[in-house]
Amino acid sequence: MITFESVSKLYPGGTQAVSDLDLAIPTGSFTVLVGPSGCGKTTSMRMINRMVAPSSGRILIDDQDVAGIRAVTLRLGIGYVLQNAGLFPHRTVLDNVATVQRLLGLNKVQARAKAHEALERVGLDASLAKRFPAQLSGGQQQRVGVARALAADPPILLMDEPFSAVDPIVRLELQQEVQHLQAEIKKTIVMVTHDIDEALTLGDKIAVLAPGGVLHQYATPLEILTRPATDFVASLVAKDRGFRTLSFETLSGLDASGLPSPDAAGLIDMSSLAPGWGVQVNGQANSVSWVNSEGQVFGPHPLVRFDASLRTGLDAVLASPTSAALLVNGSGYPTGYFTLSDLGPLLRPSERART
Ligand SMILES: Nc1ncnc2c1ncn2[C@@H]1O[C@H](COP(=O)(O)OP(=O)(O)OP(=O)(O)O)[C@@H](O)[C@H]1O
Repeated sequence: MITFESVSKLYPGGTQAVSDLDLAIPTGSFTVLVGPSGCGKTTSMRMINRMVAPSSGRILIDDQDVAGIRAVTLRLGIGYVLQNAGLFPHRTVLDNVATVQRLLGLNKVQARAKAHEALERVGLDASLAKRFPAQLSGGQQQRVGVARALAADPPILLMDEPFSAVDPIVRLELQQEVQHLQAEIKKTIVMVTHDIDEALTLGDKIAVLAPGGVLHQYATPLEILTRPATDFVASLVAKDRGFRTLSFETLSGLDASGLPSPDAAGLIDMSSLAPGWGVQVNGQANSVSWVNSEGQVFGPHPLVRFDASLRTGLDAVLASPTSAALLVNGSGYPTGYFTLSDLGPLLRPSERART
C-alpha cells in the first residue's frame, strides 16, 4: 500500500503544486493520476520515490515513511518509466535494460541475461537488443523503457505520461500490452496522464486532480463516469460519457433466446429470427459465420461471452448481418442469441442504475 497522508508541496517560487493530498493506493493496483497540465500529477508521483520532497505530510510504503528510506535503496525498488523513454543514447538496448541489475550488483553476464528476459516480456524482438535507442521507433523505445523499469522486478512501477509521445495506433498497442503485462505481473502501478480516456482504459482507480493539486475524486472508472463527484470531474468525462460507460458494464441480466441445435454439418437454422438465415459454427475459432438462403457467407463474427462488456455485446449486434449476436458458454459453445431489442433494457440508463 502506498499512502499519501495530508501531503502538500509548495515550490520555492510560491507555486502550490499539491494541496493536502490523502490517497491510499492498494498493493497490486493500477492507479492513474489524471488532470490538466500543471495540476501536480508529476509532483505527486515523484514524491513517492523522493525525487521531490513534500513541504508537509507523509508518504508511506507499507507503513514505512519514505523520508526514512535512503533514496538509492528506495529507487531500486521502484521502476520509473518516463515520457520519452529516457534511454541512455550511447548504450545499446540490452545495456540500457541491464542498468538497474548492474546497480544491484549483478555481473555483466547475469544482468544481460535478465535484460533479455525483460525485453521478451514486453514483446521486443531479440534482434533489437544490440541496437542503440536512436535506431528504434518511438513505440519500441517506450517498450525498452518499460522493460528497463521492470527488469529488476520492482514491486512498484511509476509511469509518467509513458505513451504520450507515440502516435495513436502505437499508443493503443502499448496500452493493451501494459494491460496484459499487469494482469501477469500484478505490480503496484502509478501512472500519470492528462488523457482521461487513457485513465479510464487502464486504471483500476483514478485520482482526478485539479489546478493547485486538489484531489476532486478517487474512484473506479465506472464511478467516475456515472457519479462524478464535482462539476470539474463531470466536465472532464463529459465527452461520450454514456457510450464509454458501456465498457464497464456487463451483459449480466440479459434476456437472451435459446439456440436451436446444429445439424450434422454444424449449421444452425436461424429462420425463426430471420427467414432463410443460418449460422455456421467455426470450430476452434471462437467465431461464427452467418449464411443466407443464397448461400452467401458473412463473417467470421465473434461469439460473445456473458461476462463481456455491454459495449462488446452492442458491437457484436451492430456488426451482424441479422442484428443478432451469439452467446457462448464457458466452454466456448454457442448457447443463445440476442438482438438490439434484448439489449434495450440494459442500455437504458434508468434500468442500468437499478442493476
Ligand atoms: N521544480 C519546480 N519548481 C517550481 N515550480 C515547479 C517545479 N516543478 C513543477 N512546478 C510547478 O508546479 C505545478 C505542478 O507541476 P507538475 O509538473 O506536478 O504538474 P503536472 O500535472 O504533472 O503537469 P503536466 O501535465 O504539464 O506535466 C506547475 O505549476 C509547475 O509549473
